Amino acid sequence: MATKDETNPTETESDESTITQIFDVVARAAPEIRSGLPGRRIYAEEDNPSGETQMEADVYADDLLCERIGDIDGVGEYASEERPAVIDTGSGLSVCVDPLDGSSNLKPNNTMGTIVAVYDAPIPATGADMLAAAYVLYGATTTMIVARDDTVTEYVIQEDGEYEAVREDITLPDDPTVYGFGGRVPDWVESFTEYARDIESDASMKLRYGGSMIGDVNQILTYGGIFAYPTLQDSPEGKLRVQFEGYPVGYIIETAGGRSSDGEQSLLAVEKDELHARTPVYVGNEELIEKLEAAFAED
Ligand SMILES: O=P(O)(O)OC[C@H]1O[C@](O)(COP(=O)(O)O)[C@@H](O)[C@@H]1O
Ligand SMILES: [Mg+2]
Ligand SMILES: [Mg+2]
Repeated sequence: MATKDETNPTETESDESTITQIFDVVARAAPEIRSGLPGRRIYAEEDNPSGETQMEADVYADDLLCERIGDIDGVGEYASEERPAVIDTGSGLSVCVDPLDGSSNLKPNNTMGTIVAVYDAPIPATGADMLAAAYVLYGATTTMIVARDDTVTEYVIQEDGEYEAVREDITLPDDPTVYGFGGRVPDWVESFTEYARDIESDASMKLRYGGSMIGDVNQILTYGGIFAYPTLQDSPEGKLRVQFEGYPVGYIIETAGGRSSDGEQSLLAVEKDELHARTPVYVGNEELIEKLEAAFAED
C-alpha cells in the first residue's frame, strides 16, 4: 500500500525553487480571488468536465491561476477541474488545481478553498508522483496550508498578498473530536452507514460538516477526526476528483501524521487514467481510518 512516505519523490534544487514560486503565486493571488467572488455568484454558461454547473467565480479563479502558474518557468503543465484538457506551459513540474472548492457555498457565503497539487510527472499523474500540495481557505481570515518536505505549515495571507507562517510542523491532534460526512444519508452504502452510526454514538465526537471540502478538512487538521465524501449506492466512486481533491488532501493529511483512504488503500495509491476520475475520499486520524477500512473489508 503506497503512502506518502514510501513513495514520495525527492525534490531537486530547481524543483524546490519552482515549488516555492508556485505557492507564492497562489498566496498572492488569493486576495484577488477572494475580492473577485462577490460579483461572480452567478452560474456560467458551461458545465465543468465533471458535468457540474460552473459558477462565474470558478472560471475567474481558474483563468487567473492558469495564467500566473503557467508563467512560472519551471512549470510544464497546468490542469484544473474546470478544464477538459491539460494545458502545456513549457517544461518542468505539473500543477493540478481545484481553483474554487466548495462553489456551492458561494451563495450562502460559506467557506471555500483553492487546492494545488504539484507533481514531477505528466498529468494525469499518480499520488506517488506528488512533490507538494497546498490549499487556501477563504474563511474568517485567508489562510494557506502547505505540505512539503515532510511537514505541514499554516500561513495567514494579508489583503495585500503578503503572508507569514503562523503554525509549523502541524500534526493531527491525538484525540479526535469532529466528523463530517458528505452525500445524502439514504445514498450511503450499508457498511458506511454502520460506521457513521458508530462515530455519531461516540460521546467525544461532534458533527462538523459545512459542504466545502477544504473548510471541512481544515476542521479535521485542527481538531482531529474524520472527513468523508463516501462511496454512494448510485455513485460508487463518490463525488470528489482524484487529481484535484483526493491526492492533494490525502497528501496533506498524511504529511500531518493522519491517514487517507479510498475505502481500501491510501488515496495516494489510487490509480486512474482519466483526468477527471473520481474517488471516495476518507481522511483523518489513523485509528478512525483503520476502523473504516475494516468496516468495508467485511463486505
Ligand atoms: O453538495 P455536496 O453533495 O454536499 O458536496 C459537497 C462537496 O462538493 C464540493 O463542493 C465539490 O467541490 P467543488 O465545489 O470544487 O466542485 C466539495 O467541496 C464538497 O466537499
Ligand atoms: Mg472541489
Ligand atoms: Mg471547484
